[in-house]
Amino acid sequence: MLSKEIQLEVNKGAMLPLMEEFYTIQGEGFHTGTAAYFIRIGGCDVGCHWCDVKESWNAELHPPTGVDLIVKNASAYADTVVITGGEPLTWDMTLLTQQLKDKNLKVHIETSGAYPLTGTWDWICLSPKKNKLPTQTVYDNAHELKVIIYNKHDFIFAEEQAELVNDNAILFLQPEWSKKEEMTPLIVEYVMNNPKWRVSLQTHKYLNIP
Ligand SMILES: C[S@@+](CC[C@H](N)C(=O)[O-])C[C@H]1O[C@@H](n2cnc3c(N)ncnc32)[C@H](O)[C@@H]1O
Ligand SMILES: Nc1nc2[nH]cc(C(=O)O)c2c(=O)[nH]1
Ligand code: SF4
Ligand SMILES: [Mg+2]
Repeated sequence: MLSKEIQLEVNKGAMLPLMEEFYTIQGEGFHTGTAAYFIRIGGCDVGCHWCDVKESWNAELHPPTGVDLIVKNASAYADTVVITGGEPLTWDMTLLTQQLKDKNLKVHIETSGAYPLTGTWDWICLSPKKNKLPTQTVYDNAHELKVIIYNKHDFIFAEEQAELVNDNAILFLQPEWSKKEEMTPLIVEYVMNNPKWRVSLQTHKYLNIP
């Protein structure tokens, strides 16, 4: 249990359960191949059975960390910071993103969109999940839609989500990692038949980097 004082700071978004931070190459989606400092915030109740960071789910396992300290670490690296998790929109992102913007950093988010949008973002990657659908604010503001393909039904889900996201969002299909041998050829064929979509791969996993 957190003390009352710390719980209040977390509620304000002045402290966040920090799981890890690492400087790497964005592996997925529109900005694939570009250097970025990743900040992984713990806490997620969406429950994707194939999630590749289940250790992030329980926020209590990750120490509440002051936003000023998180920002100080981040600004020493590249000009782009990616906030991921866990589900970052579990928390109020206003103070974290404000302070990163004050350092002239570009601030990106990886989100399921399951909670309303908070914070100021240069790039919003929405990866919707069937078990907890995105909120309208995230559909309206997403720059890219990245749908994970675990089985054939996910192509239908992807088209439903493309109808709901704003018209400017760039559309990606990404194979679920454990099903990639089966799903990647289907994605390739699907994108050739439906060229409004693009292929996204988890290239960092092929490169053996974080
Ligand atoms: C771990 S999630 C954290 C951010 C947020 N909770 C979300 O789901 O967007 C980061 C990205 O990894 C994707 N992802 C997670 N597990 C995956 C897997 N096994 N295969 C492919 N993509 C995966 C998610 O869909 C999301 O786009
Ligand atoms: N290199 C790298 N790129 C990523 N893009 C999204 C990631 C995430 O877990 O949110 C991720 C990640 O974990 N590593
Ligand atoms: S929403 Fe993201 S962090 Fe949460 S379980 Fe799904 S993939 Fe994992
Ligand atoms: Mg990842």
